[in-house]
Amino acid sequence: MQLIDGKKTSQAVKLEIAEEVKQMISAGMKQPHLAAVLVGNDGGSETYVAAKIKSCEEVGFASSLIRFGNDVTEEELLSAVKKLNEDADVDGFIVQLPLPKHISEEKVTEAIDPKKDVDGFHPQNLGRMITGADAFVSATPQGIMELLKRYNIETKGKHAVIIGRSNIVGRPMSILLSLKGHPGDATVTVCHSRTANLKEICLQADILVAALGIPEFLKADMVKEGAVVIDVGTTRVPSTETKSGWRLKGDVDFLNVSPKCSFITPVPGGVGPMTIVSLLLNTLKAARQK
Ligand SMILES: Nc1nc(=O)c2c([nH]1)NC[C@@H]1CN(c3ccc(C(=O)N[C@@H](CCC(=O)O)C(=O)O)cc3)C=[N+]21
Repeated sequence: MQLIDGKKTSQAVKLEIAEEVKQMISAGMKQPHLAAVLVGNDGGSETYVAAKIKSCEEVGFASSLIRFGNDVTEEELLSAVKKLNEDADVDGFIVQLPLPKHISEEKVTEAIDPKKDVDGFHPQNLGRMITGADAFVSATPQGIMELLKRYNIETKGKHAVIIGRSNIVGRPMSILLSLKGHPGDATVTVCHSRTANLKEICLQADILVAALGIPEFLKADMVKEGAVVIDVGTTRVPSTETKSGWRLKGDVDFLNVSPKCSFITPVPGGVGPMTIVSLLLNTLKAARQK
């Protein structure tokens, strides 16, 4: 069993980005600038956005954080998006999800200028990605593809099974793995909460991506010997062993599944750090295209 070290890989990619930023600046370009919009004070969202800002500093990006209370109106949020669309200094921005119930995530996402949509959530970017055209690819699936590439994991002709069909992870992941090229050229099955015979399908997988958000859902008896397992879950569960009172749990029963795998990503330290790096890569791309 080989561990796919997302933390280490993300640090390597950050060094590469920092080098590119240096070159851009010596060529007379400005620092790439990523902005984040954060609504409310959900603990998880706070942590992720803080990590994104810190990563910007590490690679030499400018960053800004726009905060709103939970009581922000949809109108106010849409006008903040409009302002960021028009701000020539901002190369890319994200609106951290989830948003409070009274705000339509769909409306907000569609209001983002696709050229600044470094999350790759806008339907225009999703649509372009599906056809294999140049697009901003959602950060998590892009991060997973980068891990598969850097660990030389063969996907061509393999059966990839994705558990989860969200617009931001499961569905784009299924498309990327089925596209031509490396890593791609896989035969893909998408499973979800209405799938019959889930265990039997999972047992056929050479590559298994667990992206459903249920801690330790994927058990050892669902995994074929030698499979590659990618764990996208990051659920906070209460814990008496940490100072914070919680810890992160993936969607994979790591202890029992990992001995069967050829490769596996841990949580934390697997897919999560690569998500952030993809966001930086997308911002770099946005800055270049301007
Ligand atoms: N507009 C938007 N874009 C997102 O990209 C987005 C979002 N909304 N909402 C929430 C999810 C979740 N997400 C993560 C990012 C990094 C880690 C990450 O770095 N995790 C570390 C651990 C961090 C910790 O200790 O809390 C790890 O897995 O090693 C996890 C999860 C981005 N998301």
